[in-house]
Amino acid sequence: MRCCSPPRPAWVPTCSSSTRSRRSTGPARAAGTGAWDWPPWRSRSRSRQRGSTIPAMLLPDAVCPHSTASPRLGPRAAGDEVHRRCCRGQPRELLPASCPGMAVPLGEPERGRAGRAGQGRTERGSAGQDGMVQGGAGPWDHRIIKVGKDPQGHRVQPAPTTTITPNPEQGAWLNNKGAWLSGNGRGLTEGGWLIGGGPTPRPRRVPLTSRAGNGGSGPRPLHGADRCGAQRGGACSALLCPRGWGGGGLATAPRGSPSPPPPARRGVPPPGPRVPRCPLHAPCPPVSPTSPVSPYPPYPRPPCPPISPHIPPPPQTPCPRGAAPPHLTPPPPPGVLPLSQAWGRAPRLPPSPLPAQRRAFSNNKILVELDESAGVATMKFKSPPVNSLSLDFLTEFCISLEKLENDRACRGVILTSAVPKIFSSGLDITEMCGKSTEHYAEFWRAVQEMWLRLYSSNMVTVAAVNGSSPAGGCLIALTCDYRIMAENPKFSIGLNEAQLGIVAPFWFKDTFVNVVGHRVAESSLQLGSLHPAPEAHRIGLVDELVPEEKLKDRATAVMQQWLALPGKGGTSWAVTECRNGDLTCVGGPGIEAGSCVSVGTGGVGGWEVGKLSKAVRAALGCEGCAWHTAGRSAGCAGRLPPAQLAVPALLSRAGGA
Ligand SMILES: CC/C=C\C/C=C\CCCC/C=C/C(=O)SCCNC(=O)CCNC(=O)[C@H](O)C(C)(C)COP(=O)(O)OP(=O)(O)OC[C@H]1O[C@@H](n2cnc3c(N)ncnc32)[C@H](O)[C@@H]1OP(=O)(O)O
Repeated sequence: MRCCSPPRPAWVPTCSSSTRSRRSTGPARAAGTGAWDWPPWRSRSRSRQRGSTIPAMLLPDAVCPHSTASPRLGPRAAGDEVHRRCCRGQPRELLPASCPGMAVPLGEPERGRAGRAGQGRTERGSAGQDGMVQGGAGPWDHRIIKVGKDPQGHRVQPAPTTTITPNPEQGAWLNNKGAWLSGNGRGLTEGGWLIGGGPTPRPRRVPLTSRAGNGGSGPRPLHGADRCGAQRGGACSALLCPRGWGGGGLATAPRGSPSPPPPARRGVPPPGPRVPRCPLHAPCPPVSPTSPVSPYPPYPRPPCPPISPHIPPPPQTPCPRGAAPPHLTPPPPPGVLPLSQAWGRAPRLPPSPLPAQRRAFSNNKILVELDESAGVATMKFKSPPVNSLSLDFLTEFCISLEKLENDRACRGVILTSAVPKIFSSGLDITEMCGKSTEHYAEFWRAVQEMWLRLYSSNMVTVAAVNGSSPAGGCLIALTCDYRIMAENPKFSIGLNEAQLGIVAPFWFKDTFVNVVGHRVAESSLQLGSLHPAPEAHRIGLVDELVPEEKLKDRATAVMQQWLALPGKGGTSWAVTECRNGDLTCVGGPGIEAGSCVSVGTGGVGGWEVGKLSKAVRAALGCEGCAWHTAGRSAGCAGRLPPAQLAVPALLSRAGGA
């Protein structure tokens, strides 16, 4: 393999020989130039296409923006540094020889990866959307080229190659990351995800040290430095490093997972019983204030999130959130098992019988309050004087966002400011001068990551713009699903880079164009206009204006409206039947049986409705087929039963779109 992934957007597919998603309208290699645009761009219309396209960023090493072969990051050192990090998550066998990450000794167990998985971020691939299961070099060498969300709403990390070792005695299978897999008659599932099947030509031995990963199907994972990717040679990202999480104990094992327990091995204590790990029960890992090998400059890691005092602490007790109240489990269509029964899983997000729960966690620059009963978090920027987007801010932003993303109780986020009159002043200009090349690379990586994570978030995002919001601040608002601004004409918003004598990066521009349209964006960018609130509303830069004192309430109301929709933030689900290769929606709350809702391939785990709609419809030559399952919803219990799993048929007919 001669490719590597870009840094950190967890869902960006990694190494593969396949090509970019055909729906990706963004930067491909510029014709004739051989240069790659970066970061990947997914076009998004305002009709909730957000997150609907995952570009297959399958960059050959030669054109990886982080490889030394790439001119895009400038000096070799910076390219090396980022390339090394970005390749960290890759199986070594996929790393190009030129990747500096290869400098890490090969003999070392991949504890960092298992650690991440054990922290609630599994390395499972999912057979959704443009990701798919591919046979590898041998029938058991499967590449899972897809990342996204598992049905519990956890981000799924790229797992380009899974090598599976059969263990007939256990009736189970072990992959190269120590995850236990179970057969389902149609192939294997890894923690329930279909990953393929076939005989075994090249079984691999797996160090038991890595077994803790994969959703908790092994021994209880270690916390802290033992599990930090940094241990593997310094290639640790705060966003993936458990320590970077503070609340790294937020591991969540799939409830009722069919995976068998791994066998004991000499010298290795047998794993304990599978204990569902409630996020609220999981102890916080030790948090080191700094990491000597972290790629991030030393700064205080965010503290562990407070554990709600009303939840009894013993980790072995059944999680009060584990059982679904009946009213949230929609009745299945005739002859169809509820997903939770079919897969032995509890539906997601049963509300607690306890009174409305609010949780808050805070770091230096962002305050996050989560209203569990509403499933809505508010992220308040609190970095005076102007909420400038420094590296620290951006890092904390991404950490907070991902924490929420992985929190099953959270389905939407409202972004606003705790600093009077300022939403955000944009990128911190002091980060962009007088620093080292490495710092610039790190800073821009963080800027891009902030944008990518927000843009690709599976949560509904609403910007409550309660102050001025130039440049990067405007980008944050643009990246949300919906923008509400305080109607104070003294507050302005826009991409004013031209006024600073600099040029907004193309992905700022594209985000802007998506919202306001081409011509408005063109003139606004050329002039570097900062639009006062009324004007911003007029040109469509913000969706609505409200008096500042009503901003919060309005944002909450809008959020509720969005969350009531099926799909991404909604609570509906539908079940698919595969009839003659076509997909038929057999119903679900808010979705009429037989109706043509949309066509997609995210059925295993419920990515966004409508994903790949066009491509798949075209491939099927069928407008009448309808399909979808749930998003991050209360009713989203997991995967469709294999008998109804239409994804393989869909993928094959769609030509792997
Ligand atoms: C320089 C770039 C070089 C190379 C890169 C090339 C190309 C890449 C382009 C990347 C795209 C850029 C995106 C951006 O976001 S650039 C940042 C654009 N931001 C602005 O232009 C905002 C400027 N600030 C303001 O307009 C006002 O400060 C604001 C936000 C309306 C608030 O006004 P006010 O309340 O009156 O507060 P002050 O102006 O007095 O500012 C208080 C304090 O904050 C400092 N400050 C303001 N903005 C920033 C910032 N973006 N970064 C860092 N610091 C900022 C300001 O200097 C004051 O500091 P002081 O110490 O004087 O108190």
